Amino acid sequence: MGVETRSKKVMFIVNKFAGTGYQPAVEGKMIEVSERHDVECTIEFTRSPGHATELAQAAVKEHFDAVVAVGGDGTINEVARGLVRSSVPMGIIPRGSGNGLSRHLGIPLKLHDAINAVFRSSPVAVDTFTVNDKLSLNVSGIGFDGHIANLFGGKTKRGLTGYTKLTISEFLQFKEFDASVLVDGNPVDAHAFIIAVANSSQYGNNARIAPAASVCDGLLHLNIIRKVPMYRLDVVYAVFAGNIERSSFCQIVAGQKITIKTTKPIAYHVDGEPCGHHDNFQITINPSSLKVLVPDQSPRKHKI
Ligand SMILES: Nc1ncnc2c1ncn2[C@@H]1O[C@H](COP(=O)(O)OP(=O)(O)OP(=O)(O)O)[C@@H](O)[C@H]1O
Repeated sequence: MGVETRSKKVMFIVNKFAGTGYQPAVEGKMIEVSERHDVECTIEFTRSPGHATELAQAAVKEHFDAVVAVGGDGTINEVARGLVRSSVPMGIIPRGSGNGLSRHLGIPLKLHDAINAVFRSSPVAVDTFTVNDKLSLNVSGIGFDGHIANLFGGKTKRGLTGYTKLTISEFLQFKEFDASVLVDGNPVDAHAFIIAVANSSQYGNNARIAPAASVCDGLLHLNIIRKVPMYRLDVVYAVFAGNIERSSFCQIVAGQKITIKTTKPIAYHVDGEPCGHHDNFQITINPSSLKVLVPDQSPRKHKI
């Protein structure tokens, strides 16, 4: 199954600016592996933010059999915007700094393995969701994570070290905020530091904000997180250990339609991309709205 037997024409959409730097070897490997599988390969490089969506839309019109996003969660999001509700599946070659969705799906992080995996994969219909009409696939958030995304968006230094330094210096200053939350019509009062809306289980780098989340369950997992004192390293450990739901600092509620109103505009992000500030968030799941190529050998195949 997968591209190997059912697809003949594949477009690779490459964001050279994703992650910690572009490796020219990517191009040659994509051509080599495509040829080996007798697949016609088209490689497009994104020229600006948003361009990946245009390229993916063109690929749908031109009847490509699959479109492969080569980049981080931002690039994947842009490609998905062009493919959502179409029959064309999206493959992923993770080249970002966090690679949240790729890790959740069990897509190999090593370049060569990831390219090979595209050709040994099967399309799976996954859920997507919208935050005020912006498409999200992975995790979006309001509050401190949105604040960091807004700050980090303008920086050139990428990677975990960059995030960590900035996060620590801003952490002390950022204050909790009040929000009125409705989950499928049920009110939840929130005094929060972060309100994360998760489709997959993790932001990236195995930071699991909603360990039980599945991209195929037709549900969003809302995690309302209080400000954790700096000395509570056990809570940070719980995020990476995958058991944050046991912490008294967070409350996880699952639902399909979420409304969040805040008393003042709060920073937010969609799949890690900064979106400025807002005080009213309408969040809705779109079940099974995107086909994604999941490797047949994914270690997470039964947990996606
Ligand atoms: N040619 C380009 N010039 C500048 N920015 C671009 C270009 N092509 C794409 N982009 C932008 O690059 C941004 C970052 O991409 P992406 O999220 O894939 O990488 P990342 O942020 O390094 O990875 P991660 O999300 O895993 O941290 C996206 O917002 C995208 O719009």
